[in-house]
Amino acid sequence: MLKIIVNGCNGKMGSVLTKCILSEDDLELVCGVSPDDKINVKYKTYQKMNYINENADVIIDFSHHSTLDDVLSFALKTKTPLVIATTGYNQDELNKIYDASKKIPIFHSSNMSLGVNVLVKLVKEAANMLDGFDIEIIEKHHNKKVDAPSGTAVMIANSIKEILPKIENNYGRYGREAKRTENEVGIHAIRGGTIVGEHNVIFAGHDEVIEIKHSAQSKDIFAKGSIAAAKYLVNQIEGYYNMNNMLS
Ligand SMILES: NC(=O)C1=CN([C@@H]2O[C@H](COP(=O)(O)OP(=O)(O)OC[C@H]3O[C@@H](n4cnc5c(N)ncnc54)[C@H](O)[C@@H]3O)[C@@H](O)[C@H]2O)C=CC1
Ligand SMILES: O=C(O)C1=N[C@H](C(=O)O)C[C@H](O)C1
Repeated sequence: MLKIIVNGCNGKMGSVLTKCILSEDDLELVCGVSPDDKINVKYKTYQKMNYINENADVIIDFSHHSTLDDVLSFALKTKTPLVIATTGYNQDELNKIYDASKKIPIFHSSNMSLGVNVLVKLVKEAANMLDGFDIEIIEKHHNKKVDAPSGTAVMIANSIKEILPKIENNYGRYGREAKRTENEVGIHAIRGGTIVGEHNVIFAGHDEVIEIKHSAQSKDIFAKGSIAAAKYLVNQIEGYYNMNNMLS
């Protein structure tokens, strides 16, 4: 039985994830954490991580970047492995995650779907082969998403930089009066309706265009991916893990 704490339990992803955990016989939902109250849930809830009395095998976090200190302090104090799916962290917060991973196992991915992680591999291969092509990333999400660009778009841009180190991110180009340079990747965020999540990477060359695209069709794929990450993580020693580690 894998005992799980969910941070962000009342959010859109938290609701899908807690339902998923409650429906599996080999998983136990120890408690959920969220600053807002929710009635009629079938599990114990707390408003802050540090109020939790129970022990768990792993924490899964789909919340907001501002809860990081609370989550890390609880995970470090109780030596509990932590799966971080939340996006929107600044560099200072990313450094804190990396530092904490020297003491406990941390799995961190801005996208828990299998498909996006295959897309990242394909994009790296295309960036390597398509010399001189202009690369642009377009991400589309629902109108409730609070961070932009998406964590996945940033992850894709970072993976392109591994292949093309001179590349710089250019967010939106609003107000710019200069033509595109060859060393930039444009990143564009669309928000509307109930779009679950789309990432489209465009390679535009002379007289030809290649597009590599992923469309999430439900939030279940992210919830199930985070549970797979949790199962993987509880068997690891302290360290920083991502989808590549799990899939290889
Ligand atoms: N890695 C992945 O595969 C995925 C990551 N995400 C990320 O997970 C996070 C949560 O997504 P959703 O459930 O759609 O968001 P949501 O807004 O519906 O839920 C956020 C949850 O965090 C809690 N929270 C705590 N402190 C907060 C604060 N200061 N401001 C706002 N909320 C606060 C809310 O109470 C709520 O329970 C986002 O960062 C999102 O980008 C979402 C889907 C997939
Ligand atoms: O907020 C969301 O919904 C999503 N967020 C993640 C991101 O920022 O990349 C992953 C997914 O696309 C859904």
